[in-house]
Amino acid sequence: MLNVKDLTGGYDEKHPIVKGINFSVEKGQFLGVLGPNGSGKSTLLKAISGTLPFNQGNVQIEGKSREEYTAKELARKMAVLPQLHTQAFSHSVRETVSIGRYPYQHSWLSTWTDEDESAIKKAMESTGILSYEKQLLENLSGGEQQRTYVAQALAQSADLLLLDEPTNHLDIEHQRKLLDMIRLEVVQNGLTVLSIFHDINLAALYCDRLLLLNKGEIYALGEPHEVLKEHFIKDVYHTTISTYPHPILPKPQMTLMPEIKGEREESVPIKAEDIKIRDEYVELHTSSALKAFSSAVHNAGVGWYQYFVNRTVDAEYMCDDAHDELKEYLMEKGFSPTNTVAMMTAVPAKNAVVRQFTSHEADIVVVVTAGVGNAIDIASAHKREDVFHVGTINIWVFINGILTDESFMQGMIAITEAKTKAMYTEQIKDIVSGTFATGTSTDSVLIAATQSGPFYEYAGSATAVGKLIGRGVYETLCTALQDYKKAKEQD
Ligand SMILES: Nc1ncnc2c1ncn2[C@@H]1O[C@H](COP(=O)(O)OP(=O)(O)OP(=O)(O)O)[C@@H](O)[C@H]1O
Repeated sequence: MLNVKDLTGGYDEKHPIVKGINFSVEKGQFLGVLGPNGSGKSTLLKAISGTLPFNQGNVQIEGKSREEYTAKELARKMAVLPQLHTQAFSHSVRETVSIGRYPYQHSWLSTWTDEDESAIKKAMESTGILSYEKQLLENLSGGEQQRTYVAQALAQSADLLLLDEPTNHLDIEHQRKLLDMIRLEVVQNGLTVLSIFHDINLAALYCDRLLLLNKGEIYALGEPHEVLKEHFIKDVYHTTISTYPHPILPKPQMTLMPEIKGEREESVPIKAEDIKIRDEYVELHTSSALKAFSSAVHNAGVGWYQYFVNRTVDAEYMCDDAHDELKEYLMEKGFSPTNTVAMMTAVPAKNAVVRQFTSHEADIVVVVTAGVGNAIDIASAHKREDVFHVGTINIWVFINGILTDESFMQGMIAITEAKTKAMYTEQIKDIVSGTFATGTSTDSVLIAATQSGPFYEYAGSATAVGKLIGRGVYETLCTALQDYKKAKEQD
């Protein structure tokens, strides 16, 4: 659809701003242009659209050089949203959007057709400005003015859209609506879009490919995961970022790594005596947030939290929505639901086993509540269809140190393996299959790190911290299982 070949140009011949630019955008593709301030993004867009002559190169639209189109033909092929600046307006919203239909007029407004009318209506509807179509542009907010100009470009019904920061001034609802709408046009109607973005996350989320400009030259061009690399961003923007996956789409996202020192206080190391055994729950409150990774009932997954709760419920506890019920409970007890990870057990809180393990290279605290009424052999679980009740092994491991994503995962593996070994040592069996149980049907695990102190790149069983996790969980769980068996014998 769009072919840019060896394009070099700028505002005077001697000092080109963009140099040797080569890329193409296929029909039905969305290309995002990224780059720091002054890298030449707007200049490139102006050179492609023809508002700025170029010194060298060629711009082709549908295989034909741009110069071969008449002005009206070109306007039917390509619509442009330039970077907007404050200016005096004297048009209404409707009049401004109607200008987008200019390429379809033979003489201004005398040939206004139903098609023109429906194009401007659709453009105003999809940008959410229809309700103020009669207002003067100068009386609108920056975001409303921006949406009016986007509507004007859309009303042009062109096959190729060139957009210079279309989400400028827009709040997140209107960013999402505008980009959803453009994406839908791309996917369903084969619209081709080239758009400049400052927001790297939005570009990665909505674009098929990204072009990263640096000092007027292409630094990287490819799918978002090929361009959004930490070292590329560091090179071009002189800023350290960390990337992470979008929760539901296969798109990379990034966050800044601030360079200010002292933003986060050094965490106080966690000690066994910090774990408080209350009547109804086991609790840890830390002075600064820990990075936690868990399968808890409340706030499972990865996050930063200061409160950790393992709540004892009745063995017959049944609830339609345990998440909501537990959240209510936490609020009733004065815990902040957004700063607390919580799980449940039928084991009395007083039976929790708390141990601290320290070696010359690592320091951890392990907390276990163990009930094995629901013990199950994972290899035979598919043969069971009975209803499971609360009766769990809940394991917390607090690590005084910094864990990487890999070490969090390896820590989880170490915990699970140590649990299985402890179950075997204590001869816990699956009551249905009669084979050795590997856990219970409702176990929860939490691993949380202070993220200050020693750095653990890995936490598998070959590492000092992994060895301590293995030993700590094994010994603490064996004790908890022995206590459980004694309590059952006394019942
Ligand atoms: N009208 C102009 N006349 C002369 N030089 C200009 C003009 N407009 C921009 N420039 C220069 O061209 C360079 C690239 O500007 P351009 O606007 O293309 O960058 P950009 O990547 O779009 O930046 P931003 O992210 O700040 O919008 C800058 O150094 C700028 O000073």
